[in-house]
Amino acid sequence: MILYFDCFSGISGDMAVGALLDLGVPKDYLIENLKSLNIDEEYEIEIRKSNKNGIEGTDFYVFLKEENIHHHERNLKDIISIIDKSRITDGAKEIAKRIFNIIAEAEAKVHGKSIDEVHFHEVGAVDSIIDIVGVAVCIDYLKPDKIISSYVNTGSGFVKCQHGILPVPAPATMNILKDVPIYFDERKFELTTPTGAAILKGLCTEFVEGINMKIRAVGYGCGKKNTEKPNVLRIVLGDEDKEEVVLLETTIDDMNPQFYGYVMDKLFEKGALDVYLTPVYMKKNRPGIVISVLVHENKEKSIIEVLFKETTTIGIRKFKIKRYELQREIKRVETEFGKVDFKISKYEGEIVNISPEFEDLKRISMDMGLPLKDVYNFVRRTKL
Ligand SMILES: O=C([S-])c1cc(C(=O)S)c[n+]([C@@H]2O[C@H](COP(=O)(O)O)[C@@H](O)[C@H]2O)c1
Ligand code: NI
Repeated sequence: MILYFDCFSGISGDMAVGALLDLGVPKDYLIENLKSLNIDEEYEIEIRKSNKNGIEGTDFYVFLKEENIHHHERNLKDIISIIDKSRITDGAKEIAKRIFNIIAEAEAKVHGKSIDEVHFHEVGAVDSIIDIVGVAVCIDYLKPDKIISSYVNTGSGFVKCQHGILPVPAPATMNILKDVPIYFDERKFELTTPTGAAILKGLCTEFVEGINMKIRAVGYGCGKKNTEKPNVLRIVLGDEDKEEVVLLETTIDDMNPQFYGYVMDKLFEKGALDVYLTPVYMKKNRPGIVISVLVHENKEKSIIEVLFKETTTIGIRKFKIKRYELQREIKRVETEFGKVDFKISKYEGEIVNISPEFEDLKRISMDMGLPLKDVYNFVRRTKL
């Protein structure tokens, strides 16, 4: 199951929680979990259906009860302690802390402070706590296998906040979105906030130009402003269809053959999904090698850099291809020889292949001084 954040109008903490509720996370489940943070005297939540340019979505709003607000500013340690003491799941705790750490690191960098000194922008940080923990609870409820995002519309112009006027993207947002493809359109206001940016950075493994999935459900989270384009965050839940990858190829006839193994290791280090070498005959009947590299498009640049810097090639071909993949799961199992990882592959839910991890078999064979094929034949018969 894959979750896709479609950030054509950016993302804020409120929009993210709203969209996840709209997608189907039960409202009561979220509220129960948030109550366990034990700060409910400081805020009130309003969740309602709202309409933006004809699109019905969910509006999630956190009202601060000013009279009860915890007025000393909370730092990262205080927030981590609130999260740790709550009764949200361990999975949700890990996600929430990951997102808070991203904000704290970005803030520390912008303001030249240590990570423990940074403040959070909302009074008492209540809004950020509710939004971030809310997202973490919803994500842990949905348990997607993979989370990806579109390129991110940040908005532009300037934003007025507690300490004055800041450029958009705000400095913290800019910092958090380092290495993420961003853009802005004609809307001159803050579409992506630091919290929204940190949610994306903490959850998404890829930022893509388009999606390739079978859609199961769609949720819309409303932004606060009304604009000509719908000011909503769209989150799509679906199943990965054929995965789109890039095949990079280069043909070489003048490199020291000792280098190939080293280049291959470097390519894997930089994110190659697969690398293989094919012997060929080239012009003037010269024996040569085709290096083929399969990679996700977002990592293509680092692969090209390795090929150009580490080999003698002066050109690379690129093909966009689709690949079918089985769903895979790793299960660690106690065998007569100790713990071994098994890769279980499924086709449309049915197990079609089970294979013990080669590196585990090699370790056992070396530790016990047994032939590898005997360890393999024995371990393969383990009941999972
Ligand atoms: O110093 C203040 S008040 C401040 C700094 C920054 C930086 O980027 S640094 C950003 N902001 C703005 O505060 C609001 C709230 O953001 P959340 O992510 O907490 O919702 C937003 O407009 C930021 O750009 C304030
Ligand atoms: Ni700041």
